[in-house]
Amino acid sequence: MNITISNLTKEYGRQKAVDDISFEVKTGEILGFLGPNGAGKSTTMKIITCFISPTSGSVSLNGYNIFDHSRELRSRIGYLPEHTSLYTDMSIVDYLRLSARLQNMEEEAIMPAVRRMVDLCGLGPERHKYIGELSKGYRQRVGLAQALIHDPDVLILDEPTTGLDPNQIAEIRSLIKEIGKEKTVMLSSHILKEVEATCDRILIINRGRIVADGSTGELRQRAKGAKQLLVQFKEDGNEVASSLTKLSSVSEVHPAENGESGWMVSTEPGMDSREEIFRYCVQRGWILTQMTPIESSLEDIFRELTED
Ligand SMILES: Nc1ncnc2c1ncn2[C@@H]1O[C@H](COP(=O)(O)OP(=O)(O)OP(=O)(O)O)[C@@H](O)[C@H]1O
Repeated sequence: MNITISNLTKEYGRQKAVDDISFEVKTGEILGFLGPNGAGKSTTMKIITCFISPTSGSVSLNGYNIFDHSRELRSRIGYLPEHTSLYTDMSIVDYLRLSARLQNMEEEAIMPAVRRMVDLCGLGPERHKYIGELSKGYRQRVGLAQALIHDPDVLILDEPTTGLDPNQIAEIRSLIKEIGKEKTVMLSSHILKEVEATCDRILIINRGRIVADGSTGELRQRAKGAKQLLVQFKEDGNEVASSLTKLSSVSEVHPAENGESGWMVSTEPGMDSREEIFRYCVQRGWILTQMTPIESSLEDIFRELTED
């Protein structure tokens, strides 16, 4: 199912938590929703899952407005909220059974679905424990299991790996990737590496507005606007480096940081300066000892787009 968000705005009093955002998520796509604290991620996800209504704008699934068809469409959505309120005095199995009933599943389909979820989310050894007795990571798995139990087409996961240890994160990541092949998945996270490893596409939101939308590669390209090269010469000299700024494909040259020797050369947007630098050095008899493309990390991009 495709999710289409059009001009969505949510105001809390005078504050715009979500400010006129529009985007689409297609079937089979895993969209990572990134943003600093208070950016509007959870608010957007609560609107998509019909938990709160927007001030203006619309959300539709396969062209059907979710607020006009909320009864039918809610059963097609699985939602893991940021703060899952689980019944602590129920066992995992009883809680999942209840979740299935609340999704109006057929009675005979419930126990097979519960068993499937226990298996899929790795809950086997703990399945008869009360939820109140579970560790944080296992509670998160139960939250994921309740989001998936009715086999929804759309999965909205608000920080699904919070509280999980590195092994569990890897397991949940591969589970989401597997699920994402057939479903439409949107997940929020603060862990940039996590999003990079799990998602096909990344949307960055800041102060309620979308500031970036694309694949990790596209975001890297867009944020810097240009590639950077770490360049070293046999001759060390400011003169050699500064003369590179005369080249048409070079925009800036700075001394390298983080203990590296050499120079960081920024390329003009859309250009590749490697050949020009190489020929220029050959003409002058300068010896290049290194010329390495440097990619900006997702962290750099995130900071650049969301810092005040
Ligand atoms: N019920 C509410 N009443 C008033 N303001 C709210 C309410 N819910 C959220 N907000 C405000 O809306 C803004 C966006 O909050 P939201 O929870 O959507 O951000 P977020 O991106 O999910 O943040 P985080 O990463 O910290 O979970 C924040 O400034 C928050 O204080």
